[in-house]
Amino acid sequence: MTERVFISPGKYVQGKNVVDKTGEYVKGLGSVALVIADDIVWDIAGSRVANSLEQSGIAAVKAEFGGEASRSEIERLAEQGKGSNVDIVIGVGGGKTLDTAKAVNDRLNGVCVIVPTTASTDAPTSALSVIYSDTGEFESYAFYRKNPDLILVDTKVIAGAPPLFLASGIADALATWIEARAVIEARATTMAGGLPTLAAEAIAKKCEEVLFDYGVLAYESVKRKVVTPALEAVVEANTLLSGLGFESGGLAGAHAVHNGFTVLEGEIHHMTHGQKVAFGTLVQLALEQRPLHEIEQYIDFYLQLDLPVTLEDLKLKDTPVEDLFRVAQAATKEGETAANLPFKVTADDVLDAILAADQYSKAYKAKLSL
Ligand SMILES: NC(=O)c1ccc[n+]([C@@H]2O[C@H](COP(=O)([O-])OP(=O)(O)OC[C@H]3O[C@@H](n4cnc5c(N)ncnc54)[C@H](O)[C@@H]3O)[C@@H](O)[C@H]2O)c1
Ligand SMILES: [Zn+2]
Repeated sequence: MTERVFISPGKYVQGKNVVDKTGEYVKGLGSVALVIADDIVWDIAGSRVANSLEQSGIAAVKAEFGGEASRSEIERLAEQGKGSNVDIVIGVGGGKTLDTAKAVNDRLNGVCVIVPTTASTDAPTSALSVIYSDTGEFESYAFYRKNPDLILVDTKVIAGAPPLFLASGIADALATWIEARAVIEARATTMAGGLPTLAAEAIAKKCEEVLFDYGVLAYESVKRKVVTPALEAVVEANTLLSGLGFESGGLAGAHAVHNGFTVLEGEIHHMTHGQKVAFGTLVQLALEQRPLHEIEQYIDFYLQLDLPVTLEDLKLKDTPVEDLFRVAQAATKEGETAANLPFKVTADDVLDAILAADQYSKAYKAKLSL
């Protein structure tokens, strides 16, 4: 690939109580909307989205999300949408709901509206979904013709979500520059299908800067369920900067290791995307031979956000090394983004880096308790 490619959503709106303005923003884009949300999210924001649409004369068809961004769930919801003649698909919720909504809209060829109710991932802006099996194992990335048309981010709703979600989104966003930097160096192909642009590079760098400046303040804000300027900055970093930065800047080791972890059963299955990405980032830094002070900067930051930095934190303390090797094999299999690192890595290298990242963090924790 020799061309530079940058892609982005149509419009991004962020502020307090914007879910109640959904109708105003969607007006003129279509007449019947499929509103996809799970039970919990319906009560928090889905019903408000539907009410706002109806006030603007747009019919809202409720579609209950089953919990997994899997092919069967996407087909089921697409059938429901077809049956109701929808021309707008609105995903309200966390990353899996949003990924499902994007896939459903791709099949229906309508207007795609994304309403994240957590800042837990950088899924909202991208033109792709991460597809899993019905049992939650990573299957593939699905790419679409276009990014979502409209993204409505309600910071009041996000401030009310459990703090773990925000911390997870910070971890996902902190991987953005680490991975984009590797892709730029390798001149590899990004998720947007070309070489990284200077715009994506600048956005990914800015994302990291905002997180180190305001991440902890935003995390503390959410513990009190308040919207502060620090939280607004970090929600934008987690959602817009990270979304644009990872898609047009590219993924590399951190997300490959995340995907590797999904092959394991047990408690790790209940860890968030961001928690697995946090550890995956430490693994990439270890592979890249980053110096001690740099690695410690990330470990220290994750600790302030209560993110996992050791295998024990990831509930993998007693996992046999053969199982960790399966993780490393999955992270380096054909088509995985570990191939975007500027040097070749084997499953064996990744296994050693997983164990090294665990050990580096243990050593840092021990130093703190001296
Ligand atoms: N497509 C992309 O570009 C992209 C990027 C990053 C991550 N992802 C994907 O995103 C998924 C992870 O998303 P996630 O971490 O948001 O988790 P999730 O979507 O699995 O779960 C979110 C949970 O939070 C609950 N919830 C949502 N809003 C809430 C609120 N305000 N208060 C209380 N509870 C609330 C939901 O009911 C749900 O149980 C993974 O599948 C990952 O692969 C996709
Ligand atoms: Zn991610």
